[in-house]
Order: sequence, then structure tokens, then C-alpha cells
Amino acid sequence: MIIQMEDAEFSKPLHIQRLEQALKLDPFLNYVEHIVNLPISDYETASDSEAEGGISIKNGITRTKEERENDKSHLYNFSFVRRKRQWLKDTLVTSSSSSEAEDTDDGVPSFTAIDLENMLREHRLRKHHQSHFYQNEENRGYLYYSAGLLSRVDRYPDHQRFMAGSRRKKNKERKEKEKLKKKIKKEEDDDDLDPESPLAQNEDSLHSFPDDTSDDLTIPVKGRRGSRRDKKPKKLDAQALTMRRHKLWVLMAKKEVGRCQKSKASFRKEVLQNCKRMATGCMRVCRQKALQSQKTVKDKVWMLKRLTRTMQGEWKKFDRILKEQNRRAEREAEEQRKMDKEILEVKRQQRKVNFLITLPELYAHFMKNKMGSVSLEDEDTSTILKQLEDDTSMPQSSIDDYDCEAMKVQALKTAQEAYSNQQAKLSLFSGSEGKCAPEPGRSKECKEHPQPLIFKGILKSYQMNGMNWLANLYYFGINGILADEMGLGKTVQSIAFLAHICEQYDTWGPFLIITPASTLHNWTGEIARFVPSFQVVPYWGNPEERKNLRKFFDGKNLGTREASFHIVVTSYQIVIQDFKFLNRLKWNYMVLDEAQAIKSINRTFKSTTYDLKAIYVETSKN
Ligand SMILES: Nc1ncnc2c1ncn2[C@@H]1O[C@H](COP(=O)(O)OP(=O)(O)OP(=O)(O)O)[C@@H](O)[C@H]1O
Repeated sequence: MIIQMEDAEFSKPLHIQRLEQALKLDPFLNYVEHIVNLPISDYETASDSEAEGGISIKNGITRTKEERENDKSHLYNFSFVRRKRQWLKDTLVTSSSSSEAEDTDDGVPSFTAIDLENMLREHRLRKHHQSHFYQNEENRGYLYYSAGLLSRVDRYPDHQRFMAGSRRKKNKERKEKEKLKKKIKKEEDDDDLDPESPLAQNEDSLHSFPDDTSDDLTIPVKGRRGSRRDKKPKKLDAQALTMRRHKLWVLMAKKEVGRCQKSKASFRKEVLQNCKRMATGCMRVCRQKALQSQKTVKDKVWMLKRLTRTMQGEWKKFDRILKEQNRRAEREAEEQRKMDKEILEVKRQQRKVNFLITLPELYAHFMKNKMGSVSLEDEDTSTILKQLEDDTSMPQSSIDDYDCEAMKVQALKTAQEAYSNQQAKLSLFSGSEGKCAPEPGRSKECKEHPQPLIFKGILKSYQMNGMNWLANLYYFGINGILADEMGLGKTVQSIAFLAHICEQYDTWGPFLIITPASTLHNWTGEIARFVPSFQVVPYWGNPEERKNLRKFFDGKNLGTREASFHIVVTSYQIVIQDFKFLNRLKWNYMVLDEAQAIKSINRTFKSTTYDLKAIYVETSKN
């Protein structure tokens, strides 16, 4: 068969080749060819191992033919085997089967002519059924399934569906098939009535198909069996058969090419659709990833912006705190500087006060000891000057340029100059008037003076002290400031002191009392009340009135009890206006009430009062 196929112009179909390769039929076919080529006499000699009478000895056990057939029949179920398949039972059960032929002693299987005949018949039947099977359009599609023939699983359902058509079509075909089956069955039943029919039909069917092993090929004739009997199959030679096969192939190709093209186009379309679907899916995934990436980037950008904003806010906060701290530090430093300045100013004021306090003490010390020239080595002087020493441990001492030694020298010098000037003034004053100035050297001690007799009233003890303090100052030629609480009697003390001068030194003025305009009447009233002996000129009013009053200034016996006036009471404004008239007189003593007003009015007024020729006392509120 293989040799004949090789000689043919066309090769075997591809699925057959693949099937043969898969099954590896070559060794088997070679073997079959070898057996077929053997002469029949060899089979006869090969079956000599079977004893006569159907008794065989196998593995030392003697068995008859019936026993062997019984044993084999137990292996199969022949209850459903029909009569026309009786040959199959005979083949399987009879001892002359190929199975026994294989059990020869030398291991080489032996075949009888019956076996070969059966095999040939079986082969023809297979061919017949194959051709019958592939006549169906649907079954022909399975020609392409080389593996599908061996598998019950259809791996290409789409192709099958395409080849087989829609379900409706399939149902229709199935119904037709069933109809055909019924028809065949009916015919078979009819044939069963004919005693010769089963085997004869088989034989006919076998002979009706072309035999590949022989050169004389026949073509099966379709149609009813009756007609088949009439018409014998027409025998064709190899060339005609090849031509026929060629025609068949061309026909198949024509049919199949279109179908395959359609299938291919459909498959291609499906592939394209799948590809498109896949591409759409990929695009969607890519877009999702891109969107996700964009979202991530946006989120990160937003986070970075927020972080930057937060950082900027923190930096601004930090700058604000830093500025606040610097401002606070500057403010504290400024406050500290101010405090230092204030402390320094207080210290300067304190030093000034100390200096001012030291001056009269030094002055008094000079007056007391009648010293013309003193030095720092003097014990009392150095004790007084110790007040000018300062505490150098203070923190402000570094920025303070205070030099206590220089201040001591300055105080000493100032006191000496004041003493000299005062001495010169006293000498000048005593030289012109002769009796109003205290005589130096009368007494070195401060005295307690009694209340003047011309004072009509009773001085209180502290008023007595004040009057005595003023009297002692007057005695030493020193001016003073009487300062005390309101209403304690500074006016009264001043009037008593003036009375004391009159009594003690017999000097009745002239005294000049300068007061604010509001207290002019108070002064004249107090003088008239407590010392009625005093003649007072109330020097205020319009210029004409003042002119008339000035007539008293030219009176004789000024400074005596008999003088036309002892005291002139006037205001600061009038002193400024009538300075030239008032300065013509040499005032024995001058009292400035509310003397702080001098500083607040102007410097001219102050200089005016200082320029008045008088020893004066300033009364002031504390
Ligand atoms: N010893 C005294 N005897 C009687 N009256 C007195 C005595 N001392 C003070 N006075 C009276 O007390 C009042 C206040 O006295 P005075 O005006 O002298 O005080 P002052 O300290 O000068 O007051 P200011 O500070 O207002 O000038 C006056 O009316 C005065 O007459």
C-alpha cells in the first residue's frame, strides 16, 4: 500500500501524514507487508506447534480447542452482537485467530489465510465507512483535525461552527440524517428477510470500494442496492483514477479555497477585532496609568506648593519673631539707657545738691574761722568736702565723667570767692551805712535770739527756730531760703526776723518785700497785724499812684525808726517796670515771697532782683 502511494503522483493528505507520524505506523505496515509477502506454506509449518485434534500444549498445560474457545468467549459479551456480526465472534473466539498465531514459541506472530482475509475485509469495511462518513459535509470538516480524531475535545469550536453551519442548519441536517438512517435501517430489515443478503451485502460492499492494494481500482456506485447489483463497478486504470483524483482535488480546492478564504478572512477579522480590543484595553490601561501619573504629579505639585507656602509662612513667622525679639532687645536697651541716664541725672542732681550744700557749709566754716585761705588738708574742710565723694561701684560710673577731686577744688574755690566777695560787699556796705551790717568777729557762735518785742504775737517754737536761723545767717552775711509747708507761718517768721533786725541792730530798714500781686494785701495786712511799728509803703497801682508813692523814697532818716517808711511792699512786675527807681535805694534786706516765680517769669527779672542792692531772703513753698 505504501509503495503504491509512493508511486502515485499525489502525496497523501497532510492530516494522514501527520496521523501516521503520530501513530508511527511504519513498523507495523512493514511487518504486515513482510507477512503478506511470505508464502502460505510457511504459515502451515508455523502452525505445527498445534497438536493434532486441536490439542495444544502451552506452558506445560494441555488444552483442547473447545476449552480455549470457552475461555475466550468469557472475555467478551456477545449478547448484543447481531447475526451479521457473527464473523467478529468467530474471529475473536476461534483458535485460528491471529492472537494464537502470535503465541508461537519463537515469538514471531503467524497469520493464516483466514486472518489475512479478515484483515483485508476489515480494512475494506473501514475504508467504506470512512468514505461514507466523509460524504457528510459536516464530518468532512474533521479532515483538518488530525489531533481531533484522537481527542474527544474539540479545540476549534469556531471553525467547526463555521463548517457545520448554524444550529438550525445542524438540526435540519441531523433530522435528514436520522431520516436517512431510518431509511437504511428499513432497507436493512428488508434485506434481513433475504437469507443471502447479510454476508453477500458485506461482500458486495467490500468489493464495491476501490482496493488500494490492487491496480484494478473500482469506483463505488451510489444508489440503491438493487441497482448496484445490476451495475457492476466500473474498473478504472491508475491514470484515470489519478485524473479523477486530480479532478476531485481541483473541485475540493475550488470549494475549499473560497471557504478557507472566508474562514481566513473571518479569522483575520476576528484577530483584528481581538487586536483592536486588545489595543483598546491597552490604551485604556495606558490612559489610566497616564491619568494616575498625572494625578500623582498634580498631587505632588500641590503638596510641594502647600509645603512651600507653609515654609514661607514659617519663615515669615520666624522673621517676625526675630524682629520682635530685636525690637524688644532694642527697647530694653533703650529703657536701660534711659534708666542709666535717669540714675545718672539723679546722681548729678544729688551731686549738685551736695555741692550746693557743701558751699554754705564751707562758707559758714570760713566765716566761722575767719579763714582767708584754706586747704584740703584741713580736717573740718575735708570732712565737709567728703560729701562730694561718690560711690564708684555703680554700673553707671563707666559712662560718668564725674571727678570728685576736681569738684572738691571747685567747691573750695567757689566758697573762697563767695567769702571774699561777701567780705568785700560787707566792708563796702558797712563803710557807707555804718550800722546795718553785722560786725565780723562779734561772736563765732550761733545764738538763740528771743522773740522781738515789737512783734505783737507769740511765735511758735519752730517759728522761733526759723527766725533764729535767718538771724544767724544775717549775722554771718549769708542769704537763705526759708522753705516749709503751706500755712506754717513763713510770712510771720519773715516779719519777726525783720523786727529782730530792727531791735538787735537798730536798723529799721529800708526793707523791700517783693511778692506775687495776689499776696500784696496779705503782706501789708500781716505786717500791720504783727508789727504795727513798721511804716509800710504799698507800692503798687498805676504809674501815677506809684509816682506819688515814690515821694516817700526821698525821705530823710532812712533806716531809723523815725523814717517816713521802713518797708516797701511791691510785686515782681512793678520791680521790673520801676527798677531804676527802686535801685536808687540801698535796701538793708530784701524778702522774695514765692521766689520760684522768678525762674518761671524770665531771666531778666531774675537778674533784676539779684542786681538789687540788698541782702535778701527768699521765701518759698516747699
Ligand atoms: N504765731 C502765730 N500766731 C498767730 N497767728 C499765726 C501765727 N503763725 C501763723 N499765724 C496765722 O496763720 C496763717 C498763715 O500764716 P502765714 O501766711 O504766715 O503762713 P505761710 O507759711 O506764709 O503761708 P503761705 O505758704 O501760703 O505763704 C496767717 O493767717 C497767720 O496770721
